[in-house]
Amino acid sequence: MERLLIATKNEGKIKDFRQLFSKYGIEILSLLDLDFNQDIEETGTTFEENAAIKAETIAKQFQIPVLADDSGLEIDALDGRPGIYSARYAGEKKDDQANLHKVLKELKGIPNKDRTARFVCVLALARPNIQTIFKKGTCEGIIGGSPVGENGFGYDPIFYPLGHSATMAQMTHKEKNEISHRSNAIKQLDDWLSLE
Ligand SMILES: O=c1[nH]c(=O)c2ncn([C@@H]3O[C@H](COP(=O)(O)OP(=O)(O)OP(=O)(O)O)[C@@H](O)[C@H]3O)c2[nH]1
Ligand SMILES: [Mg+2]
Repeated sequence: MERLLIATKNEGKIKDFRQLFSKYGIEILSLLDLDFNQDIEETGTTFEENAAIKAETIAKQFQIPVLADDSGLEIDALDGRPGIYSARYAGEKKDDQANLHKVLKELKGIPNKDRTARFVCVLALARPNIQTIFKKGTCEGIIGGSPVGENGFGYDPIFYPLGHSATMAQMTHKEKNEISHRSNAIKQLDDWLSLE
């Protein structure tokens, strides 16, 4: 396989996928490269359902294999929120800054030991006339008290991966991609990728 279409418009994810698939020699295309202006509504109640909706809608339309990523941040002290609502936690506008400040406000006064969280990434691989498969990757960490670092996207500036004293936004792209939820999910696609 030389090219793979990812059913996303999120530039942060696209950048992650480009780097993560380069070692397989696979070029990544996204919805930003296609003439696809429709908004796919994420009406599911789980990462799996939403990933399937995105992958299957696009695979059906273009009749090629499509990978979709539904991901988010689960914070234990917030009973798993923002979870599947991570992209739109502070409103439908999808504002990364507003989202992370909402989280920081909700965690105000909560001590470090109770600020445990994890990034979750569920990948759905949809192919025409073949049942969709799912792979899940996680990355455990702690939510900091204020944003630190300029790299990455989303909640990266407030997420300290377990055992690290830097946020994901302070890491280089390569460092993030060695430990991230997204890379852990892709590693499980290894079999399929090497067969193709
Ligand atoms: O700091 C982060 N580093 C990451 O590595 C990461 N991965 C996911 N997230 C958060 O979870 C939402 C996904 O929601 P999501 O899967 O619905 O994607 P999205 O709506 O942004 O794009 P699409 O793929 O649906 O088009 C994103 O917007 C982010 O807020 C991350 N935050
Ligand atoms: Mg989305």
